[in-house]
Parts: sequence; structure tokens; C-alpha cells
Amino acid sequence: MLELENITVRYGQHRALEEASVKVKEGEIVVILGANGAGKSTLLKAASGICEGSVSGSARLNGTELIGLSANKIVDEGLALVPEGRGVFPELTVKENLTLGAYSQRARDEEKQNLARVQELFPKLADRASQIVGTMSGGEQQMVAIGRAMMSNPRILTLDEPSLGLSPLLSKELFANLAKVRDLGLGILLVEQNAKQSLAIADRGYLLENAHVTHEDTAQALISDPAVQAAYLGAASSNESPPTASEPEATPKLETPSAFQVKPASTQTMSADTILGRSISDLVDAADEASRQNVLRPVVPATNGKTIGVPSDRLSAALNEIEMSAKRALDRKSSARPLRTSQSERLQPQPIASLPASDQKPVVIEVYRAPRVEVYRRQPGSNEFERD
Ligand SMILES: Nc1ncnc2c1ncn2[C@@H]1O[C@H](COP(=O)(O)OP(=O)(O)OP(=O)(O)O)[C@@H](O)[C@H]1O
Repeated sequence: MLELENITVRYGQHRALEEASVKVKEGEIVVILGANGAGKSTLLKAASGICEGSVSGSARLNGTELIGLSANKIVDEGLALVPEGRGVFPELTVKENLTLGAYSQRARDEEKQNLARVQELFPKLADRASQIVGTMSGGEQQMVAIGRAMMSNPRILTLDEPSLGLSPLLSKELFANLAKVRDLGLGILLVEQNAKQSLAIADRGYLLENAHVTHEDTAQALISDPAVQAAYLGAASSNESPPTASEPEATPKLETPSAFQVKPASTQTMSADTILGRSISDLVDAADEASRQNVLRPVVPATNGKTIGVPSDRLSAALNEIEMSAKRALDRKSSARPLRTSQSERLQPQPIASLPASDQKPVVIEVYRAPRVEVYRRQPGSNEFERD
């Protein structure tokens, strides 16, 4: 059993996780739900020994303390992580990726049996053993990532948002595969934004909000909880009935993969002012005054009551840049074409070649998924968006 107890993580002054406690038994799927920035990835990284922040608390796997061990040693103990973004080697073949997963001491002796188990679970990985992973579809690459983690012969498999970027159909296949992995007797700790599909296969779940575990229950109870429905299952905005635990979801009606996904906004969004500890306009005023006096002055109060000096030239340069960007955006807007009105026109991506000369730049759509920014580009003449 994996027992995470009172895990606290700080990145400098920022508390990303506060006394979080989570348990996962072998043979069960546990899902952690939470808004962007709640601390979900941090919890998985802390348990796996790859967290960049300072970690305290206890993470025991079948009684062995993991905190303080190296990442390799933790894999040796039987905890494997499939990181966000998969972490496969795209230039290597499927077989090479799987073999690399068996580097740990506990896996080397049983490499053959583990490979057979992975290939039985994912027959496609046997059929495509010599395919270069970078040429595979997103869903297939996710299969390789899970297969690679399973090659380390883990007791507990942790996965960070495995369905990210997958079409509804591929996500469905992924969750069905995770249920099969659980049925082999492995414990699965799953961090997911796709609450609906993950709760449908999970046994239990935790809610992580603003660095704290705020609720823990069976998957079925979470599905029926009106607060969970409103925050994570979109109950308020849809007439769909929530899924039933342990029953795979019906085939989604929408079979066309979307060009990109925007994650649901956090219900616990913090204002920039709160994070900075001072209002933005206050900072701008301070930068203004500092640049007039051309002196170095402390402008950002730290949470410990002291102040952090920010060179006035750097701050005003940054603010100038923000202001210039805003002006450029306004200029673009004022010279833009008249708005099109028909629904079908609005849904059609505008071919770049037909735009006026002033608009002949690649279209950039920024999708905010706090605290990160994902940039999607559409090349001239193409209707496809590519993530940077
Ligand atoms: N290496 C780091 N240095 C500084 N702050 C970090 C670092 N990694 C994460 N954080 C911060 O810690 C908080 C929790 O981040 P984390 O990635 O764990 O959130 P999350 O719940 O997984 O979010 P998401 O769903 O967006 O991936 C965020 O405020 C994030 O900005």
C-alpha cells in the first residue's frame, strides 16, 4: 500500500501542498481531482522523488519510507510514474522504450515476463515493436508510456493527466486500459482533469483544492455529490446524467477529435493581487516613481513580512513591454475587418492567404490553463492548430 501522509511542499515561499494525505491499495484505482495549480502534480512528484520543491511528510510504500530516497531507488521500491506529457523517447522504437523501462533492479530479473504482460495487455505494442514512437498517435504513445512504466514491475502506478490531449475515443480506450491494469493487481494513483471518465473507473477519490485535500470518498459517492457534480462533472451546464462508478462510459457521441482542449477554469482562482501581496496598480505606481527617481527600491512585500528588492529598471522594462503589447493588440483590433455575423462563418477558420496584407501573420491562440500558458499556432494556409 502507498501511504502519503501530511505531505507538504514549498517552492521557495510558495506553498504548493499542505499536509496532504492519500492512500492507495494494490488492486484499486484512486483519482485525485482538483483545479489547475491545486498541487496534484506536485503530490505525485513528491512521492516519486522528482519534486523541485522542499518536501516534508511521509510517503511509505509497503512500510518503506520513500521521502529522501533517490528517484531510481523509489522505482526500485515499486512506485512508477507516468509523467504529464508521457515522457517517452520519441526517436526510439516501441521495444526500445519498453526495454528502457526495465532499468530498475527489481525489474531486470523479470524483464521477459513483464514484457509479455505488457504486450498481452496492449497487443498493439507487440505488433508495432519496431515502430519509432514519435510516429505514433497520441493514444498509442500514451500506451507506450504506461507500458514503459509497467516494465519497472511496479506495485503502484501513478499517472499525471494521462488523457491530456487525447480525443474522447482515445481517452475512453485509455481509461478502459487502466481498469485492466488495476485488474492485474496494481494500485493506480491517477491525477485527472477528466473527472467523468476517471471517476467511472475509480474505486475512490480525493479532492485537492488550493494545496489541501478537502474531501475523500468512494468514487460512487463523489459522482453523486452535488458539489462534485457542479465543480468537476459539469452538472450545472449539462443535462447529462453523471456516470456510474465502475461502469465504462457510453461511447461519446462526438467522435471528431477537437483541435485543442481548454481545461475548466478553477473555481478557486486567486487574483494576481493576492499572489503578489500588493495590487498591480500599486506596483505600476511604484515602478513609475522608481523609474523617475532611477533608484533600486523594494516593491514586493514577501509573505514573511520582509521586502524583496526588484530593480526598478527591470520592473519598468517589463511593465513597458506589457503596455506596448496591449497597445499593439489594440491597434490590431482597431484595424481589423468588420465582424462577421453568421454562425457558420464564425466557426470556419479563416484561411491566412485570404487575409489583408496587414494580417499576414500566423494566428496565435493562447489558451490559458493557469498557471501556465499554452500557445497554439496555425500556420499560413493550414486549418490545423499545433501546440508549441
Ligand atoms: N518547479 C516549480 N517551481 C515553482 N512553483 C511551482 C513549481 N512547480 C509547480 N509550482 C507551483 O505549485 C503549484 C501547484 O502546481 P502543480 O503543478 O502541482 O498543480 P496541478 O494541480 O498539477 O496543476 P495542473 O492541473 O495545471 O497541472 C502551482 O501554483 C505551480 O505554479
